[in-house]
Amino acid sequence: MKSMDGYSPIVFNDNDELLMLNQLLLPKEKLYVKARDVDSVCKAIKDMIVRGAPLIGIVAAFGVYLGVRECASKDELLGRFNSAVECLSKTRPTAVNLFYALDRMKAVVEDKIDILPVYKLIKKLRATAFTIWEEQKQQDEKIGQFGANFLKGKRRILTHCNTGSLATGGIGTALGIIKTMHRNGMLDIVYVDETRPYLQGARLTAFELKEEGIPFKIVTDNSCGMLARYGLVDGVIVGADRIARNGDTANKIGTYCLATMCKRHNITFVVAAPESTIDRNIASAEDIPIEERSKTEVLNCGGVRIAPNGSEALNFSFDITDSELIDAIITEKGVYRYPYEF
Ligand SMILES: CSC[C@H]1O[C@H](OP(=O)(O)O)[C@H](O)[C@@H]1O
Repeated sequence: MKSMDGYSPIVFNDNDELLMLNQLLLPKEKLYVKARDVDSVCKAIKDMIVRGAPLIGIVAAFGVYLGVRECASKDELLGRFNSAVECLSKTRPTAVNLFYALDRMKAVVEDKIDILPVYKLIKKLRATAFTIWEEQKQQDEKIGQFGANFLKGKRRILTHCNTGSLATGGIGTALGIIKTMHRNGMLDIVYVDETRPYLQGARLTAFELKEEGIPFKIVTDNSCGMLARYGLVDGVIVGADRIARNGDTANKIGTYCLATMCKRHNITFVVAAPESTIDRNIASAEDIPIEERSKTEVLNCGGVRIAPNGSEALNFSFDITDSELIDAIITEKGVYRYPYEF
């Protein structure tokens, strides 16, 4: 289905269809994948047709609704609800926003199952998915404002992966700060590292920056040292998939390298994320599950095989940045500074 709305990563229409912009195809093609059941949503998250911690949560919430929307009894609804949550919770382990959104949907059922008739409970679940999405849009705007104020004067920014509209359904988190800085005339250039193997940077962030008219240059993932040595970067902003109570942060693979480079060169390193990315149930990095994905993603590039037949690969999708390497964590509530105690 051709794109219908700029580059909104999802559309949920009046036919109860979830349309997901297929991020595997961007920027070459802007095509929407239609989902009318929870299994299709699970597959879309697992295959990374949609990705980005907050967006995964929003899509999962709509997936839960699609799983129960035709139920006729409370027993049937509870069975399908639990099955939908089980399937969705197994799609990707690191982004805590997925589990935050599922917990929001569980709370609706726990609170209302004995109060509302089935049809009203189903409508409430649908409304809750939209509410989670709307809240994220507002959180992104606040993160953008807090982040732009914090980074005032730092006009040359490096960012990693994609943390924009394609990752959150709003203006984005780290990329939302960059968009806000640009709109306020606070930015000269953005360096975008390609972010192998999925190429969220070279494909998705570059796509969004081009759409916004923000000047950028794509660099290889291993260029960050030279950018620092030559004094080309004033600050680095990244997103997060899960933040522990002490501020240890799981984010796209490569983030830890950037943070260590920033510490060595005294470059400001900032994490941007909504409060829903903070997992107050875990104390530190040791408790964060790190997703390993198929070796094929590493053995290929842009869908083309680059490694010899028979090659093996190790594909950590995320890494951990120690809290002492993070100068600030910016959420919709404001700016947290090290040492962190969430
Ligand atoms: C605001 S998105 C946060 C986070 O999600 C991305 O991971 P993926 O593309 O694998 O879903 C990346 O780690 C972003 O920083």
